[in-house]
Amino acid sequence: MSQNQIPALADLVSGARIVALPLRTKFRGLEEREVLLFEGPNGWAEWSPFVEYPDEEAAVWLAAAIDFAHGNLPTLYRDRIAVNATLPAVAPEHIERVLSNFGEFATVKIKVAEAGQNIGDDIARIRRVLELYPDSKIRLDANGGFEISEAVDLINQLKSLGINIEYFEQPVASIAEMAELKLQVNRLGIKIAADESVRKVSDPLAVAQANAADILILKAAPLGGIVRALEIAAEAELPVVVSSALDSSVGLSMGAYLAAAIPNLDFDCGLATSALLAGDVTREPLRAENGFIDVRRVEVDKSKLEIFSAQDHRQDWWLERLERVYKLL
Ligand SMILES: O=C(O)CCC(=O)C1=CC=C[C@@H](O)[C@@H]1C(=O)O
Ligand SMILES: [Mg+2]
Repeated sequence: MSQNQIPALADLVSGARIVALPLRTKFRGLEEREVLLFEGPNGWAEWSPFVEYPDEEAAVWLAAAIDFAHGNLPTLYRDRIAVNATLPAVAPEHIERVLSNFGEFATVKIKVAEAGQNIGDDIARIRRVLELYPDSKIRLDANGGFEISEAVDLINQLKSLGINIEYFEQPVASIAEMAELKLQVNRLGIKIAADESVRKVSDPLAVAQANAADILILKAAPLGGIVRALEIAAEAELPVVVSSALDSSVGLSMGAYLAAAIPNLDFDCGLATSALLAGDVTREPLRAENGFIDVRRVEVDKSKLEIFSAQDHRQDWWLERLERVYKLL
């Protein structure tokens, strides 16, 4: 993005709308998702680095949002994106209710390795999903929460139950552990996908160069925007899955554009997460229908902004964060 495409800070601040969207089910320990929205010549964009993220990381998310609102848009190869349902680490009795919000789907991503739970809890969750949706493809996401031995244990237990998984996302934390685990489990037919090893490291290509992943998870905001994410996909020469950052429909629209701009998209994308929200910022949310979301911009609705408007002290917090982070661009 050229400097003249970056809006003035005063314009960003005066146009910023900050909302706290309630979640239907706790996800990542959150019950509410705070996001800041602003409008540019291309339409609405979302800046929503998680509140604990340091300013340097939040600046990458801001560059992505500004690019989506003000920058050049990529060539698109498709107008709808196949998406997976995303299941938080809930107890088996809640699964039916949570997944019912996703409509039809072919793939479920199941969160595992939640703090305070054990592999037995993960297995019970996975088995319940397959009991309810026997034909669905299953993928797992541990957010780096396992030791290598625990990930191998879970994989072996699933094997002995005859349960196949499409891939295992970020089972372990470091790139070295990912590489070691991948060596051990590829021969069992298990694929490893990298998420945090792409978006939370200084070099998003390091995991691919270390041959530590079969698939890359790409999230537009943490990678600095659609253009950068497309470069990473092209340079890594690995299949990619575009995923959300638990955004409002505005943030999801950036993910949908990124997914639409990837020449070869072989897996369902993690962009159905508006189903995890109990409220959104538009009258026409990007909700999955029959397993797909549309590729389109989202119009923000004034009355929704009012209903979900963040409390005054949270508005101040976000605007101060914006002023600090803008200076890092
Ligand atoms: O990939 C998906 O199915 C949905 C997105 C998703 O899982 C995530 C969104 C936001 C924060 C992350 O903890 C989480 C992830 O780890 O992929
Ligand atoms: Mg993940």
